[in-house]
Amino acid sequence: MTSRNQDEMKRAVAQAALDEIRAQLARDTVIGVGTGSTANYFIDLLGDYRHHFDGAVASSEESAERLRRNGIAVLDLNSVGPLPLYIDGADEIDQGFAMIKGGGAALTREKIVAACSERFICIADRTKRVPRLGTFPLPVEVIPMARSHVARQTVQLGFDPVYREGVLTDNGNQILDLHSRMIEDPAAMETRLNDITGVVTNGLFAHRGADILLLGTETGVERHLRP
Ligand SMILES: O=C[C@H](O)[C@H](O)[C@H](O)COP(=O)(O)O
Repeated sequence: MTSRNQDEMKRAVAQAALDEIRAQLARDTVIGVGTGSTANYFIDLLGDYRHHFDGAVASSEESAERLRRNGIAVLDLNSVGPLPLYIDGADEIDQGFAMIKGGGAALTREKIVAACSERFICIADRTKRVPRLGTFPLPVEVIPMARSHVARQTVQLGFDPVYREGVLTDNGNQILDLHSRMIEDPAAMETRLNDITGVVTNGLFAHRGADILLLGTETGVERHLRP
């Protein structure tokens, strides 16, 4: 549940993202678009500019569907080159622009699209900015048969894993949410978790963090560049 204030901040950052990229929307341009309630505001605003650019690569089936409803062509990542821009939300973002993502279970496709993008613009309300990652449970996408094995391994790392029951990712996999541990070194933990056999990927975006943060506050949108 988000408050009315939080929704207003999400809409404001979505508008700020559109203002940020509008000059780059041109024929032959394809952009990457993320997933979640903040990304949804962005997609709906982007619809008015659908004739200005070629289309988008979506990080989830849900976003693909919403893009299409807004008249925006959805393209296969394999049929386009590197993307100039990726616009997406986050569950937490720290001072170095490392993030936790995957609250909506879209982390793997998000990480793939982000990896193919020159610039990652993170759109978030101020509640997402944290001094240290880890209050939000860290999502890990796992191959279903490996779920218990991965859970045991994460306990060794000090986490308290919880199976997100009833959720299947767009890739047909399951999600473990890792509770109860703050992340001191996001890049090291991202690698450590990905090294566990059966992990598809985890929701730490540290190796490829955001480049620009548009942060919604009660008094307006702040624009920050990665330090
Ligand atoms: O899997 C979902 C994504 O990582 C979202 O970008 C993230 O959960 C933030 O979503 P929201 O904008 O709804 O807070």
